[in-house]
Amino acid sequence: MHTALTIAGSDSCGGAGIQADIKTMTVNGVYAMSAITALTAQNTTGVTGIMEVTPEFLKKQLDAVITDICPDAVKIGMVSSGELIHVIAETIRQYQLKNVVVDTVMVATSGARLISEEAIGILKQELLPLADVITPNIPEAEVLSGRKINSEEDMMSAAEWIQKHYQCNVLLKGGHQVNTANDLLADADGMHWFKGRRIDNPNTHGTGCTLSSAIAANLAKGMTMQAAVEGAKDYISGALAAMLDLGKGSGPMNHAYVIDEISQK
Ligand SMILES: Nc1ncnc2c1ncn2[C@@H]1O[C@H](COP(=O)(O)OP(=O)(O)OP(=O)(O)O)[C@@H](O)[C@H]1O
Ligand SMILES: Cc1ncc(CO)c(N)n1
Repeated sequence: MHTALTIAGSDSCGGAGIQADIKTMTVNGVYAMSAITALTAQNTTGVTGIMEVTPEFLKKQLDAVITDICPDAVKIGMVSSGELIHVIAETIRQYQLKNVVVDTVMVATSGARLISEEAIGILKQELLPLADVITPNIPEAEVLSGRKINSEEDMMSAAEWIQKHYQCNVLLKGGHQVNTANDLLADADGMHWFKGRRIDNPNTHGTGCTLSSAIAANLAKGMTMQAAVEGAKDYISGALAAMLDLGKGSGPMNHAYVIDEISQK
């Protein structure tokens, strides 16, 4: 069986973070493992607390997992401090981990800040160049590129700039557009659009975590980058279109929709 490791924060309400990652990887047919960077006290309306693990304890989790079951792919999500980012970068190099997907998590859907200002510099310097693909949303791509993004043309020039500057493939997500949900991949072959129908669903908690984990799962199974992104885009569209409505804020998605579809046939 193919395996994937998520290095991310725990979301107590189960819609984002480690919990979303494990659900996504499992439904996409790979064995999921985790190394937790922080606990968050969180629900669909917001984040009420963050408790980081120490760099030493993150390293212990990573060594324990990787020396036993070396993952076919790695997804990195919320990492709030520079020291934790440094441990992850060192570990990727030490074990020569492959199929590394970095979701450049900065702010939760509910508005809470999930990374310190100082850590963004270390993320850019140490982690992005080790990634096979990074998956910024539009506000994150603005921070990484220092450019404003107001159109699909702006998405193309920002993605190209980020790809060249950090030497990694970039999937610039279009979930923050108004009428569309088109994502753009900049890789060695050029630019590729993954067009998505915009689904009228306010419950988007964890969409970014889910998309990046589905890409990691697909890469773990040996798919090419473009096929992995295409499959992940189909997965997120299906999970959003299932219209789960839980909680008082921006609720989570339904990962069991594929299973529901099969059982209804
Ligand atoms: N309303 C929508 N309809 C269809 N697809 C959507 C919608 N909202 C987001 N997506 C898709 O979900 C994926 C995640 O994109 P998004 O830009 O929302 O990421 P994000 O902001 O990092 O997510 P998060 O809410 O977890 O922080 C992308 O493939 C995007 O196109
Ligand atoms: C733990 C965690 N990671 C990532 C996000 C971004 O959606 C979140 N809200 N919580």
